[in-house]
Amino acid sequence: MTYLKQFIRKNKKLSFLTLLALTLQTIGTLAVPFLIGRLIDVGITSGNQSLVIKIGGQMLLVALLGSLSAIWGSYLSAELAATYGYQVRHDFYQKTQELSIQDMEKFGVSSLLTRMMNDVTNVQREFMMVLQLILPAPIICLFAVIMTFINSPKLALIPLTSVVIYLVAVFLLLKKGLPLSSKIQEKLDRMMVKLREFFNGINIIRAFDNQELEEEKNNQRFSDYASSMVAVNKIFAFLTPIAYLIMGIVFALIIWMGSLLVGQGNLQIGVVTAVVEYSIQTLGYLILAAMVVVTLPRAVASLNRIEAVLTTTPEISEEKTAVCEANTSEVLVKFDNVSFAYKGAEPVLEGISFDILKGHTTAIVGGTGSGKSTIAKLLLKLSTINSGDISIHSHSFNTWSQHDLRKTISYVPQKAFLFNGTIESNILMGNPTATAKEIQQAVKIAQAETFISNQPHKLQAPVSQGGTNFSGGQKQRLSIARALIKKADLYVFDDSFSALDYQTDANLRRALKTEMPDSTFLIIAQRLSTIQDADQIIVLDEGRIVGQGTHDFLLKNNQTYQEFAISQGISLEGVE
Ligand SMILES: Nc1ncnc2c1ncn2[C@@H]1O[C@H](COP(=O)(O)OP(=O)(O)OP(=O)(O)O)[C@@H](O)[C@H]1O
Repeated sequence: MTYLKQFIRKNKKLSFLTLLALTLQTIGTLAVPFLIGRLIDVGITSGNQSLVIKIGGQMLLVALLGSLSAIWGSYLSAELAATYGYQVRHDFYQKTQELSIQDMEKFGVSSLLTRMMNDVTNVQREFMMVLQLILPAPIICLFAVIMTFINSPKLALIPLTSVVIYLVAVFLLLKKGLPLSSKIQEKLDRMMVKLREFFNGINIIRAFDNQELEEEKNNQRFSDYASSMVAVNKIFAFLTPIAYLIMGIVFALIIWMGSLLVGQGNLQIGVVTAVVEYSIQTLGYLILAAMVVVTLPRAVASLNRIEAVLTTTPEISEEKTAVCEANTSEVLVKFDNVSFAYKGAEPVLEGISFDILKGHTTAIVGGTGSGKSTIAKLLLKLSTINSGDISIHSHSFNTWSQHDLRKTISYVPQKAFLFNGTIESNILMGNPTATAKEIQQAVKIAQAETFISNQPHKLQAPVSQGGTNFSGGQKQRLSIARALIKKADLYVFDDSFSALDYQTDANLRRALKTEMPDSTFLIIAQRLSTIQDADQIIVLDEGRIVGQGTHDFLLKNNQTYQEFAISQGISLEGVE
């Protein structure tokens, strides 16, 4: 509820006006039966024509004002709900930018999507319904009962008893239905996880001819969700019939008792009419409120799920204590005895120390799972280290904000990813203000010139979601071009040349050297041919540095490196 309270405080004026409009609507609703009673008892009974016209006019005015307030109230509550939806999605988006890999994994991508879309829509819809249907209900009930008491304490007992009976019924049904309905969002989450996996892996499922097995798994989740919905709806299906039953009994009793009292001369006919009207309103609002109350647990569950993300304290501290600027030191990045473990797992990196010198190419090689990509992710401050320190431009990591840090680094991920749009829009993500010449230059270095010029629409060629209409090597080259167009102090390539053929790989490395001679590169690779020209090569084995030096030096002196070389067909003959 913390975020909701903050939102209301932030939108005080709109919240106040909405409440005002809804109060006016309520007053209008309550005034009509009162005037009907007066019209019958004071106007019609006395045969006073002008009084009838006057009260009729008052009724018309009250009804008109009530309707206008209702329209205004609906408009404002819709605006308030839409503003909530917009602001919460905006803050949600911002929050996900601050979260570490582990924070993100704690929620999961599917759950984050469901929270941002479905949960926000639930709360938004509930917001409107609570404002329009739940808030006025207790006021209307209270005033209707008071007005009925003023008119006839005896008759008032009938609607009062009916309200109590109805509320007890609602309470009992809610008690049974609440635990079930709050679980529905979790089931929706599980259904989304399975569906996402199904659509992402559809080619693999088809390749292994696993459609039936997957369909069965999906159907299980669908039916699990559906049966929960049916169970909840079955419970709450009783609410409306109970309300109508009570309403029927109340009318019959009021008219029966009212006729007796009128016959005895103890009550006027207008009062009976007013009491019937008040009872209709009371029960009518209670029926509507009960219908909304039924959806409340699900909305509260949604609200809690949204707030769980919004109130998460990011694992990565954003305490920026220094103005981090480039300096004259030769060292761009310093890893000083860094150790790191993913939450709840064994350490992935232990005692890592090395420097990345400005204008040099540093490479990291190592077997699968040795921790190479983790080093790149640490550099992007996507996780916090357990011990040691990383500094950039001689400023410790802790003093850099994520934003400033990411401005200094350009990154090509291991798995090339393209966004829906065009080739040009994807490249411009690296630098939205880049000129046509700069695009051309990046494309040229990334060895993407030929294949782009073979596209019918060249740079404007469409890219589908995830870049599925391009081959692995083409996606890698476009990801590289996107990274190169950014003006950065350090360019990190996380196994980004793996899908390139040997010739393209060699051409690209040559172009990097000749076209960007002063830039600093960190190249993570499995293929030794990709990194053999690097100024410094770091050899990783099970999260520890087991060798450091040039290709020739390592080939002569490092056993792990020699094993890599042999496994990749590089001859050790002649190496002493
Ligand atoms: N998000 C994560 N959560 C938990 N463990 C992880 C996570 N990412 C990687 N790991 C583990 O950390 C270790 C190092 O992974 P990393 O991706 O850094 O290796 P790598 O050297 O880049 O491997 P590869 O060459 O196969 O890409 C692996 O054992 C892996 O299982």
